Amino acid sequence: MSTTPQWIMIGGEGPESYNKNSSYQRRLLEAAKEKMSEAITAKLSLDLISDRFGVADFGCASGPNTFVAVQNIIDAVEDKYRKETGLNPADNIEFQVLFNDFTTNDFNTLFQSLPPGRRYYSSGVPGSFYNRVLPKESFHIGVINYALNFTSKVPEGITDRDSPLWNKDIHCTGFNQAVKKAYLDQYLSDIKNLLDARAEELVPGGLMLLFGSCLQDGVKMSETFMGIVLDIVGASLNDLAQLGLIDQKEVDSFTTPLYFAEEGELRQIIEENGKYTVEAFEDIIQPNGEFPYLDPKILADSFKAIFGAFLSAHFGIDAMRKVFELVEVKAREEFSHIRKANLGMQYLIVLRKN
Ligand SMILES: C[S@@+](CC[C@H](N)C(=O)[O-])C[C@H]1O[C@@H](n2cnc3c(N)ncnc32)[C@H](O)[C@@H]1O
Ligand SMILES: [Mg+2]
Repeated sequence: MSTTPQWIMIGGEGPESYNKNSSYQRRLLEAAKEKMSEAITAKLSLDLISDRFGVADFGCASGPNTFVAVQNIIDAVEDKYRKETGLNPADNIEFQVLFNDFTTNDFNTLFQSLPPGRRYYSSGVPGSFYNRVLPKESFHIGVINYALNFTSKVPEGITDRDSPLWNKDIHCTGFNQAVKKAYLDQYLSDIKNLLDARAEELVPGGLMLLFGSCLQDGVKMSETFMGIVLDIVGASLNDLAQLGLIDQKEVDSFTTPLYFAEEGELRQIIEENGKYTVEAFEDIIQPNGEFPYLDPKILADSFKAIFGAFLSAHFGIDAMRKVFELVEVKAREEFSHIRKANLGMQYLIVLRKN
């Protein structure tokens, strides 16, 4: 049985890298900064801010967004401390930042590009965030930005042509109920593991800040711009198979471990977990829209930064690059459709460990 390869971003700082093509994910952190600071001020107990304060980013990639995420948190914690004690945080608090991602993530680029002048010590924490990766009660605030859409594996049967669950598409489009249920079940079990593991690792009263996108209730993935682009990636793989450049059988059995939950599903998973109090569940609406620079080339480049390493692992780097050349052409052809598509919901969820 083949296992699902780890889905990492394109490393380095070159033109194809995640580092250079992840402003979409960063914009959510910026747009939600104020709401996040308010939540920290209101929901983090002052008693927890003393001596050593731990911040952990799960699914940090190779930067630079992770630096924005952790700095925003540290700024909010320092502000709260300064206002409520009248003391200078630099005299009393030391920050430790734990950067988590898969072992195959480009941690070298991350550590080489740490911001100069930062007021924190850094450590790398390798391993899947669906398992325990840290000792008990080892940090005070955890953050996850745009990393909750990757399930730990493709559900059983999905890649098997003879199974009733065979998915001819490369992702969960939302149109096949049985396929959707298989993905949802996998997602439920993964997110439960994640919440359970973080509940052990967080200090009591500590916060988890979740940022990302989900679907509005009842909207299907392929009705959103991300889903449409994924459908275009699938069509481009089929074009390459038709040209004989890759094997059609491999395309037919290829599916991504990707699931975008509906808002209601996400709320239910968290509430049923019971280990946290939901302190905020915000729909972050950006003044210039979710994607102000929506353009076929930017779409192709940012999807390549996310999907490129995963596609290369299956089809090789040359085929991967050809796929994204085709994606840009097709995205241009279908641009009016993409523009009018549903944008999904960008969220900030604040959980406090009970
Ligand atoms: C789209 S990137 C987001 C990166 C970063 N948080 C940001 O805001 O730009 C998703 C990251 O999650 C990581 N990831 C996905 N599944 C993971 C898992 N099970 N454990 C640890 N990291 C994971 C990937 O390797 C990737 O670096
Ligand atoms: Mg498939």
